Amino acid sequence: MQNRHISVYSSLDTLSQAAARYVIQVAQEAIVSHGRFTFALSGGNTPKALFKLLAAEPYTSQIDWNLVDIFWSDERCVPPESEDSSYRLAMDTMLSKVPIPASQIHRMHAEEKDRDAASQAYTEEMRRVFGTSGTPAFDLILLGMGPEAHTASLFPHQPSLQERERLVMPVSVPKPPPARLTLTPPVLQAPRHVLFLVTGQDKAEAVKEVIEGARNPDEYPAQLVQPTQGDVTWLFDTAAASQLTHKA
Ligand SMILES: O=C1O[C@H](COP(=O)(O)O)[C@@H](O)[C@H](O)[C@H]1O
Repeated sequence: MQNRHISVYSSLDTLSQAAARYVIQVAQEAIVSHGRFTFALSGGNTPKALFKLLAAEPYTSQIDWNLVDIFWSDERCVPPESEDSSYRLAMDTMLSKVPIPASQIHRMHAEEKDRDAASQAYTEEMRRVFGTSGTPAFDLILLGMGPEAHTASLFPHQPSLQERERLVMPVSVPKPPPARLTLTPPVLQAPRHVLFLVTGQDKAEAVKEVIEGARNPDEYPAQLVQPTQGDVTWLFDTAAASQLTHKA
């Protein structure tokens, strides 16, 4: 695949530094080209180190945070103060420490009882910010991947993998907490850039299948992320990349 880049790092620290440099490069290019940087964050633990770096020097002052809009690729259906909240993780490690206007932090209100309405509200919020009635094209979507190749909250064999109309939808997944909202395949196929951060031996087999195996997104949902106009950058640590035949 021509628009795919792979790099392998010896530690989470070096991987996160490379990720920080990449985010800054994409942010600066987006701001020069169209005056804003639209950035969808992942949940999970892997991006924590990246978030901390982006909130500190020498990285933080290289981004004009006044021109950044933050969204999420998925969210757990818990209150925003919960330890399981992806919003809270990003707030605690990065967003509360950088000069971004609060109105440009667009969290999923996944704690609402009516999850269809919360999904629709997030769709409308994305469309409002992007000024489109169609599918928003993020400058950058940050994603992780689980040991069974799920990404965002798109898990193997779930109906969400076939979704082509909705941009955000509620799902029930086999990983706690099970109730989530997630961006759907059309949004994950539309960005200018995708950055995957994947670490750990437990993901090595899934990495091998997603990168070098036959196309089977029903089994390996991360394979769905192939932007029609954009590129995908995968940053692995040595353990996650250990089963790859070609490491770049
Ligand atoms: O459930 C989730 O897991 C993935 C991977 O998380 P990690 O802790 O292994 O980095 C994450 O990307 C996704 O947003 C999250 O909801």
